[in-house]
Amino acid sequence: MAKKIGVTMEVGNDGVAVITISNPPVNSLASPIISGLKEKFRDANQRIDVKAIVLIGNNGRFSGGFDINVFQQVHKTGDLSLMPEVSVELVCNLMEDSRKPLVAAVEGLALGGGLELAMACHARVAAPKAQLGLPELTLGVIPGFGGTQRLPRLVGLAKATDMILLSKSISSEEGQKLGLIDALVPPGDVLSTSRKWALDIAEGRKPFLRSLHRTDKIGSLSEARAILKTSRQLAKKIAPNMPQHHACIEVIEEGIIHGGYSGVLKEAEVFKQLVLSDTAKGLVHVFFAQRATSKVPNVTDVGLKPRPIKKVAVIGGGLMGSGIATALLLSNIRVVLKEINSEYLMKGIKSVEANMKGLVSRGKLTQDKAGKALSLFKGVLDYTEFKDVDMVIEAVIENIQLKQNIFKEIEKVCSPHCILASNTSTIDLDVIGEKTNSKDRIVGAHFFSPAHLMPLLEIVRSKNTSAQVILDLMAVGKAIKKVPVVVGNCIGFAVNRTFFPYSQAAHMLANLGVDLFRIDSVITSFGLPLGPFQLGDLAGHGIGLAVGPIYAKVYGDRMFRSPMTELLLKSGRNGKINGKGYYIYEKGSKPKPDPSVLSVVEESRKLTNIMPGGKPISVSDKEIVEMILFPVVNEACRVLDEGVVIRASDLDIASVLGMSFPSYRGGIVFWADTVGPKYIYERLKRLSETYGSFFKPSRYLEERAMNGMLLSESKSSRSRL
Ligand SMILES: CCCCC[C@H](O)CC(=O)SCCNC(=O)CCNC(=O)[C@H](O)C(C)(C)COP(=O)(O)OP(=O)(O)OC[C@H]1O[C@@H](n2cnc3c(N)ncnc32)[C@H](O)[C@@H]1OP(=O)(O)O
Ligand SMILES: NC(=O)c1ccc[n+]([C@@H]2O[C@H](COP(=O)([O-])OP(=O)(O)OC[C@H]3O[C@@H](n4cnc5c(N)ncnc54)[C@H](O)[C@@H]3O)[C@@H](O)[C@H]2O)c1
Repeated sequence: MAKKIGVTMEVGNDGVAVITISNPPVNSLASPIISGLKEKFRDANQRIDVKAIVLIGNNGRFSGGFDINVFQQVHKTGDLSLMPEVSVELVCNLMEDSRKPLVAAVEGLALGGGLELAMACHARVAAPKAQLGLPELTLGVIPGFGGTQRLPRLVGLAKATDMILLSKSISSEEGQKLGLIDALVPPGDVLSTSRKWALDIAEGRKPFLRSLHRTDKIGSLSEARAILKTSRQLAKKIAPNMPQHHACIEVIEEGIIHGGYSGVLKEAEVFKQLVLSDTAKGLVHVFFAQRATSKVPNVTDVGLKPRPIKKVAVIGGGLMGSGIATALLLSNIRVVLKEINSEYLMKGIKSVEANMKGLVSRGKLTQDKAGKALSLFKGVLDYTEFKDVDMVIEAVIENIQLKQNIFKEIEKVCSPHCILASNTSTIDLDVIGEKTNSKDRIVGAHFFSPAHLMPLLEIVRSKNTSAQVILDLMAVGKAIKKVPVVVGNCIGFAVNRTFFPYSQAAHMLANLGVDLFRIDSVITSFGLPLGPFQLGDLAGHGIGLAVGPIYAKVYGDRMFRSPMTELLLKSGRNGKINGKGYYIYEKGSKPKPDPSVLSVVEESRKLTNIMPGGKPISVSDKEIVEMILFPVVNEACRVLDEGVVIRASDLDIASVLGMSFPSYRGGIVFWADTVGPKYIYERLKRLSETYGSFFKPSRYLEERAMNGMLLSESKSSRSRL
């Protein structure tokens, strides 16, 4: 059925015109909505039977803001004229400066341009629990319908900068306390109260307040300057490589110094500059990439419905199992945790409790909710409780035989509908299920550590996994607030496989004589939170050593074998776990580079002997980035070529959420397309001539470079899913 898009106006006998925005599912402000709003406001202002106006969104949602698809169109075409002129004509002239009072009837959500429309009204009546915020900075732009000026005037400068810079939304309850919402009423009363409020303003019983003209919450100039100074420091810390935070502060400051209207004009000018920035392109891509993961061909489009998952058994309460159990419990899913003996079981239970405690102490969870979650938790040493679980997630140590035996056992004790998932990071799912007759319900649930915090869930589908099981796991993933990405079965799946050259390239550079701390610093300046050596410290070098041979077996032709990890472990450095790796880890202080590790690096250099003429190579920072990340792009090409992901954007979002690749660069493939496949191909070709097959360009990259195609173009990609 075609969705009904438009703006309607109904004038009641009370003389109130109700203007309704309809654009499912979130009433985004697409071009027809904006022109519809202009037309209806003009109309309402002209009609003599209209005394006052109420603005409302259809289907219980006020508006999710300006239509983000338009940004994408602007990015594709470079055509800025696709952006409507709104801030002055609609929001100031037709709405705020209207002679007839306007009341926003806010239900569900008012975000971005949605909240900005509401703030241009003369009062706001809201239902409980409505979500209010200006998240534009997460899209690389700033609020563009006057939000930079009106929010500070309604809630105060400090709160407004906090909400805008951190893209933090608030509830209507908090909004009422702050003065953003004038009345909070039960959902069924929002429209009737808004009508009455609008008439009260029209008839002088309530004040006719124009947000942009208010000054009572701004404070003195010196107070405002102090707040903006703190905001600038915050922006520097949270967004060192992005322009929109600083630009937004400048725009807010303009309004403080020269008045709201001047601020609105500057806002419009800066908005236009930012919308074409690379940051906005990357972030808007990530927005849609995340939503695209919900669409899995032959799974989400064949009329299946997810089955309820109420009770889950987790096998193994180590690092991953305890994190997975925590995530499930926090979403009210009952969990039984099975361990091998009571000592390990106690350890697992304590880890789950510690995870909850950590969330409480950081203010992310109330004590009450933590208590409720833990009441759904039970530790066990046998399979008795497994008879009525809807899903098992196995998270025992990475051992093929052990996992095969466990799957054989659980197949017998669980009901036939129960999903049998493994959190393996490297073992082929077909091998895990080899000894069972349940291959259609075996699936990979690959969480990232720490599992209760990291947002990505790779759902690994073997050639036998049923569509129903994939759908069920996607629903569980969403319920526990993860972004589920369905991927194919191969060693390393999508994320770890794409990024296996990351640390190897770093090791090669270090063995070629480049300072390892410089490498980490260059990579963090590029935007990854940790450089490859610090990341290795965090994961623990034992793991690196254990998975090396597994990768070597399948990807050996393109691996750089460095003795450094083994030497590191021999010298008693396992990374953060034992306080010593490339860096020194002391409680309460940041990791410090450990100069004494350089003797290990020297030993490794002697063994590999790859420095040309025995002398360290000289490279620029740009070359370091290329030598480390282009091999990653090369592997991403193979992942695309083999159809391990459904679409290139799935790998983008997986790289952002699983590896913390900077979202403002749009993810690994998007970034590579920005750099240019031809350039990457030529650089890798030259590097492979100098340093060997580790850098050899893949067939996919070569084809794309030769044909002038982007890596993300789907023409010849063959999804195996
Ligand atoms: C001159 C122009 C100036 C413009 C100025 C203005 O200040 C700029 C803006 O307003 S930018 C937009 C600001 N708003 C947002 O950033 C909100 C983005 N959306 C969300 O955060 C969420 O979608 C949600 C909280 C509104 C709803 O979340 P929920 O989980 O319920 O649903 P989904 O996220 O899966 O979204 C459902 C589908 O709706 C699409 N969608 C959501 N918001 C927008 C939007 N603003 N524009 C266009 N489309 C939007 C989303 O893509 C989903 O579509 P599918 O096709 O995947 O179903
Ligand atoms: N560590 C990571 O970063 C990470 C990330 C993703 C996936 N994984 C995968 O998750 C799995 C678990 O890894 P981990 O790091 O949590 O390991 P871990 O060593 O911390 O925990 C494994 C737990 O399994 C328990 N166990 C062993 N045999 C068992 C049995 N028969 N029944 C019940 N419990 C048993 C052990 O007692 C131990 O507590 C592995 O397959 C690993 O590859 C690990």
